[in-house]
Amino acid sequence: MTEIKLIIFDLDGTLVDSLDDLTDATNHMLALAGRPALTREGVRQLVGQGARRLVERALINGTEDEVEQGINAFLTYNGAHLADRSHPYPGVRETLDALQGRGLPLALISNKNVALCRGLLKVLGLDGYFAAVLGADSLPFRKPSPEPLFKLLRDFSTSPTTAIMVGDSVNDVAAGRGAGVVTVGCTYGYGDLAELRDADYRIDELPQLLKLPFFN
Ligand SMILES: O=C(O)COP(=O)(O)O
Ligand SMILES: [Mg+2]
Repeated sequence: MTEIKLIIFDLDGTLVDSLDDLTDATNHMLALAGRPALTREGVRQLVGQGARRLVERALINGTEDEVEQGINAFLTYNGAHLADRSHPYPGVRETLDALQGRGLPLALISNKNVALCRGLLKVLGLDGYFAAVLGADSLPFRKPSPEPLFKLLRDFSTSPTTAIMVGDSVNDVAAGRGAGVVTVGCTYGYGDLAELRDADYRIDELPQLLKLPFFN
């Protein structure tokens, strides 16, 4: 079994259950636009491709102006309420500690803006774990593009076969497969189970990562 040298995590739906705060930010934005609120489940289906895509999809048939104002409202609100109701999933800290204890570099690639990623990691006390953090606005490309992964593979001088991408959505699996890394799908996140069918492995809670063959 190959030795793993770099572990790349997604953020929302993988390390942090942020859906309640994303729902609040979405409904704040919708209220300002004079639109009806969405349920948590409704917002779940919009998460995964970054704030712009979420706002565009929430503002059905919205004009360009409405979408631009909506993105500002969403990002401002979310920035001020990053973790009012968000928390790491069970076993996240313990799993990150265990991986770090083995001397493995941990990195993060999210489709959330990088300032929001850093802010969320900091308020939850998870910022110390990651040697690199890439957000939606860090590069011209975002997941499902493999480019953010290629950048980290270059930065960490790691070959694809010795890296893993851990995420909850089809974008994570597609980006990971596109880069040729091992993919792990988190079934407890926001993606539908079918979205994770192409992942090499699926886990129902993060600590199961440590039980996968390449860590044993
Ligand atoms: O905020 C989003 O839409 C997605 O964020 P993620 O890539 O960390 O899951
Ligand atoms: Mg995610």
